[in-house]
Amino acid sequence: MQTFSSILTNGPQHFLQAFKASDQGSWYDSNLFGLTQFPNMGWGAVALIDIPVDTPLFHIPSNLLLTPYTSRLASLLADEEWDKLDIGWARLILVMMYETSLGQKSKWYQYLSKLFLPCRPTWLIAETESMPTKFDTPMFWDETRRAELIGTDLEGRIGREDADKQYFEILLPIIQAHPDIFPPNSIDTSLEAYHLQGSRILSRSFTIPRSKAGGPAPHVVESDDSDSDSDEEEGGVAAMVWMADMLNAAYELDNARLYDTSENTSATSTEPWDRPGYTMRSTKLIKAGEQIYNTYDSPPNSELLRKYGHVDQLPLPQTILELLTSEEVGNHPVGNPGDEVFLPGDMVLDAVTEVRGKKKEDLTERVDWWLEEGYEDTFPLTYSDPINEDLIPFIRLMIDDDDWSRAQHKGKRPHAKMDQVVQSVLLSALDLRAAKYKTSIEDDLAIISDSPGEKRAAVVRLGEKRILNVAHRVVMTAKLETSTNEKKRTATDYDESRSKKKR
Ligand SMILES: C[S@@+](CC[C@H](N)C(=O)[O-])C[C@H]1O[C@@H](n2cnc3c(N)ncnc32)[C@H](O)[C@@H]1O
Repeated sequence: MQTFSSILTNGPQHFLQAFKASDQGSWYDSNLFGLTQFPNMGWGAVALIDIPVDTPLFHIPSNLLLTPYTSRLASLLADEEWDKLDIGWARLILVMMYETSLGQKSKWYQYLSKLFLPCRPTWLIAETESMPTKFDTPMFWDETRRAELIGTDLEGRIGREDADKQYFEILLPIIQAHPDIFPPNSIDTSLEAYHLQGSRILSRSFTIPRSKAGGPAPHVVESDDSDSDSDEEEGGVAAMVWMADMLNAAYELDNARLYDTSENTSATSTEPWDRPGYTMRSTKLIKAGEQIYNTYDSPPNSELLRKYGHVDQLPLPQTILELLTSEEVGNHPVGNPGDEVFLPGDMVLDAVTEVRGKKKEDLTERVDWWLEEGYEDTFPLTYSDPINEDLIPFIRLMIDDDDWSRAQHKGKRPHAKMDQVVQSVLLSALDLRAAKYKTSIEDDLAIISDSPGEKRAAVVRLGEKRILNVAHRVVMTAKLETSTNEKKRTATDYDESRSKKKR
């Protein structure tokens, strides 16, 4: 175990000093926390003393945020070029390439590349970066490794080809048109650099309102409603936030959060953490020696792997373990309690075809109605909600002509009533989803416990399959209601038999 003094001497002092010395209003309390390496997590922040709840830890002024609007780049390009870049993260990626290529002339030099290490007799350049220069996310995996993701929600979502296309079709023509801004053939504007900056954004950026990122003020939409003056519409934009991106995260372990200080600032406060910008504050008592965690919004392991390159493997709570069989738990009672698996609407339609014999193309109108009403046609299943609340109404809409007619005429979606047909469709859809994997739960558990190398894909697969199995059991044991059609059929039968008798 590291001692606090070793954290202070071995930690990235150059990074903390550069942050403090940036002389633009950044601030941190060096008595409260230090940066240190955590096993399999890289750098992270650790409390040096007990930190009470709601304590300011560090502050980043607005002008130090690295966003498409705080860099000079926009003013150097033609308006049409800047407009063309308004897609995904293209602007921020190009800004990060540009600021990197500026070297020491950039305000973010120390943040983006090599850092100055104060060291007698002179300043030396430390060979440590504050930013990762290598990623091991699926975006960088070869075909063999990507094959491990077959069946998971990640399959087909890596987007390497689309990303390459964006580089060649949008960024590169602009880069090549400005040799004065972007030195030709520079590594800083290469395809590799594009992926590196994109991955840094994916794993480290914060989404903040455009106007807080130095962008235009919100677009004000005049409302017809005389009681309300106006409605404000403002999109979010990705921003790189110095120091805040040194914090790790794990499912529901967050004990600090980043707060916008641009508006709530007390006019009388002269405290450095109250100036306009963003301040990280503790949200719980953090004991000395504990890691300071931010939140990444508790995504499932598939998303963690895609964006950050890691998976959460935490002890599963008893409430979840009780849902699993001993075969599913194996000797691995850990995972991500926030795990999730998607059941695509298309697969539900295949199940409807299988159970009811309805042709998929005959259901197009119903699916269109569903989407136009604003419902999703992909259904996330979780431990706490193994049968997504929209799933049964969607199935009923597909299988029941009365429900479809009511939806068309009254604009109401069907109730979430599970009868035998819905149950069969659900079970069939879950089976179709589970059949996508190439490995069994047993295989995944064996890989996780035996293989010293790559396990993350197996952890993702295992988490998804566990939820599919839980959902299967919930559907199997659900209390079935008699469908309206069945009730009607019974009444009609009775009526018919009465009328027959009368005859
Ligand atoms: C916002 S950065 C945090 C700082 C980072 N550890 C570093 O060394 O620069 C996010 C990255 O930290 C790592 N990370 C964060 N939380 C983690 C966790 N619970 N387990 C493993 N790695 C984690 C992942 O590599 C992720 O891409």
